[in-house]
Amino acid sequence: MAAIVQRPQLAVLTSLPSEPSSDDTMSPNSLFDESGEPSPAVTPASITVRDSLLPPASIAQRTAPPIPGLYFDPTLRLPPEFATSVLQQCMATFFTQPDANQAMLFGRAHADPASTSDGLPPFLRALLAHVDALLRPLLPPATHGLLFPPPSGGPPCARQAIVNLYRPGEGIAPHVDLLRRFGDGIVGVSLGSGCVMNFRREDEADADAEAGLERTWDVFLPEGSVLVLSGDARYRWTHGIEGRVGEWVEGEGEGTGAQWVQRGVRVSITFRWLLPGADIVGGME
Ligand SMILES: O=C(O)CCC(=O)C(=O)O
Ligand SMILES: [Fe+2]
Repeated sequence: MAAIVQRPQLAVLTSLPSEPSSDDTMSPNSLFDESGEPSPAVTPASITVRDSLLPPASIAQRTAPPIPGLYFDPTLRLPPEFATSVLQQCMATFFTQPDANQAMLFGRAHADPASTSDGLPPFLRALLAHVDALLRPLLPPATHGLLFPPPSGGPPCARQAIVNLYRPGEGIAPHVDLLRRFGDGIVGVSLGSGCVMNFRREDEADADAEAGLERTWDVFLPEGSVLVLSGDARYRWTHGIEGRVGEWVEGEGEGTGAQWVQRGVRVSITFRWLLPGADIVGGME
């Protein structure tokens, strides 16, 4: 991994304000470029400050937040050699140009399970198989079946794999994955570096306030971890990543203080179901 990515070694410089501004809470549709995909974007730099030297404004948690339909277990990780191999193949396949930061691939609907190819490269098929096995004991069977339906009962949809590359300081604006393009059941992995993902619930502010429910959670996704979004987590909460070079994260052991965790180059791979007709250009919004 160190052979592939350059991690910043020295001073930690980032831009102010380090807290999310109200501009972060934008309408999901405004986030998408012509391809209909949110692209990782750099937060514009203005004043720089040694963020790691400031007292933490917010400290991300390492455990799963109580968001219905979100599944995350910080101890569940891809084996490091396997994760490194997938990362290397992503870098060599999709990110050889210096400014490349996103690749989209499609797995055919109704692929013959005996076939050696469904449109996704073998290393992404291997990743899916690994994630399938890792998640089987963790997820409720209905949620596991949403992500990995049995070959005979597969939905009439194609799988999309989107591979995003984030350099330190880059993030992705808060969004809900396009409702008319993608179905329920989204699974993503973090490779090369961890980052904090911010979850926000956008609707029913009054009801939540009355019930004393939290509407914002900042969760550290470590390198090699797996995240599942389904149900409310997929449809009613936004997810996003602030453009930072590092962040404060709660300590790993009981009684340990918050730690500054610097970001390296992170590659995420997200698998989603394309809804029927969603692959037809112009037929979406
Ligand atoms: O980088 C990630 O983990 C999230 C990517 C994402 O939300 C998206 O591509 O829609
Ligand atoms: Fe997303």
